[in-house]
Amino acid sequence: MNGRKKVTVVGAGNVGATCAQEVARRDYAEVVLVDVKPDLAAGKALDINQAGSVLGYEPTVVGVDASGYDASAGSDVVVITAGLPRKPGMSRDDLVKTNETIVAEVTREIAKRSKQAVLVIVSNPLDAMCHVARAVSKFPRERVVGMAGILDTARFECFIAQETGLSVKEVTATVLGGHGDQMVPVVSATTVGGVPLDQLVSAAKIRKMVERTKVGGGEIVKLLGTSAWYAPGAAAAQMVDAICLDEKRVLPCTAYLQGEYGIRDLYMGVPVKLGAGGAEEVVKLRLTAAEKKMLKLSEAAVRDVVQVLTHR
Ligand SMILES: NC(=O)C1=CN([C@@H]2O[C@H](COP(=O)(O)OP(=O)(O)OC[C@H]3O[C@@H](n4cnc5c(N)ncnc54)[C@H](O)[C@@H]3O)[C@@H](O)[C@H]2O)C=CC1
Ligand SMILES: O=C([O-])CC(=O)C(=O)O
Repeated sequence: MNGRKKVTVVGAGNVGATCAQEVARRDYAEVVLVDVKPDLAAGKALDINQAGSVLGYEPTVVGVDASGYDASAGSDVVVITAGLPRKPGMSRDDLVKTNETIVAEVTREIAKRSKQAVLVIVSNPLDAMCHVARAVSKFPRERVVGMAGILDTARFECFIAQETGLSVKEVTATVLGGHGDQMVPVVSATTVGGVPLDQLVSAAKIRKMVERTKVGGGEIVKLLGTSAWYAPGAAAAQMVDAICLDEKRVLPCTAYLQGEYGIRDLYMGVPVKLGAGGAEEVVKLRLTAAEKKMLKLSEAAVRDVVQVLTHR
C-alpha cells in the first residue's frame, strides 16, 4: 500500500483518457485505465505518465486490456466511459442497446473485483446506463451515480459568463433532470456574484441560453462528428475528487430517486451531496411550477428509454 486512492477508468477513448489524465494530475491516486482495444490503454497510460514529468505528477497510471481487469481490484472509484459515442444525426438514446451490452459486461468485471467501489457512470444514454450498472452490480443506490449534471451546468455557466462578460467563477447555476434534450436548467437558482440571473439578462436572452444548453452535446457532435470530451472528462474527475477526498460537495449528479422530487425508481439528475459514500444524500431544491413541469417531461423521456432495457 502506498497510501494513494485507487481509481479505475474503463474506456480509454476520448472521455476516459481525459478523465484519467485529470485524475493523474491531482496526484492523490493510482489510476488504472482499461479498454477492450488491445494496447490502447497501455499506450495512453504511458503518454499520460510521461506528461507528468512536465506537469509535475507521479507516473502512476497503468493501462490494461480486457484480460487485465485484475489490475482494477480494490478500486475506491470506477468511472465507466466504455461504449459508443453518437455521430451527427443520432440521439443519445439511439445508443441504448449497444451500450447496454457493453456497460453490463464492464460492470460485471468491475463489481466482482471492487465490491466497495463507487461507480461513476458516463456512457450514454446516461440515465439508462446508470440503471444497467446498478442492476448488474447490485450495489446500493448511493454507490452507483451518473455524470451529466456537472457537464450540463458547465455549459450553461459558460454561456452565462460569455453573455454577461463576468467571470465564470462568479456564476452559480444548476441543471437537473435527464441527460437529454428535456433537461432542466434551473434559472430560479442561477446567480452571478449572488445576483439572480434574471436581474442581469433579459428573459429572451435567458431563453436562448437555456435552449442552447439543452442541445449543448448535439452542438459539439455536429462540429466534431463525435461527442465532447474535455468538459466531460473534467466533470467526471470532479466527481472522483468529491468521492476520494470525501468533500461532501453539492453537485448535480444522476442519482436513483425513491420519492425525492416526486420521482420513484428512476435515475435522474438532482443536486447530490457527494462524498466517500457516493451519493450520500439527495438535496432538495425549491423549483418553480414551470420547472416542476419541465422535470415531469424529462422524467417521462427517461422512463421511455429505461423501459427498453433488459437490465433495469
Ligand atoms: N454522460 C455524459 O455527459 C457524456 C457521456 N459520453 C458518453 O461516453 C461514452 C464514451 O465516449 P468517448 O470517450 O467519446 O468514446 P470513444 O469511442 O472515444 O471511447 C470509448 C471507448 O470505449 C471502449 N470500449 C468499448 N467497449 C468496451 C468494453 N466492452 N470494455 C472496455 N472498453 C470498451 C472503446 O474501445 C473506446 O476506446 C459514449 O457513450 C458517450 O456518449 C460522452 C460525453 C459526455
Ligand atoms: O452529446 C453526446 O452525445 C455526449 C454527451 O452526452 C454530451 O456531450 O453531453
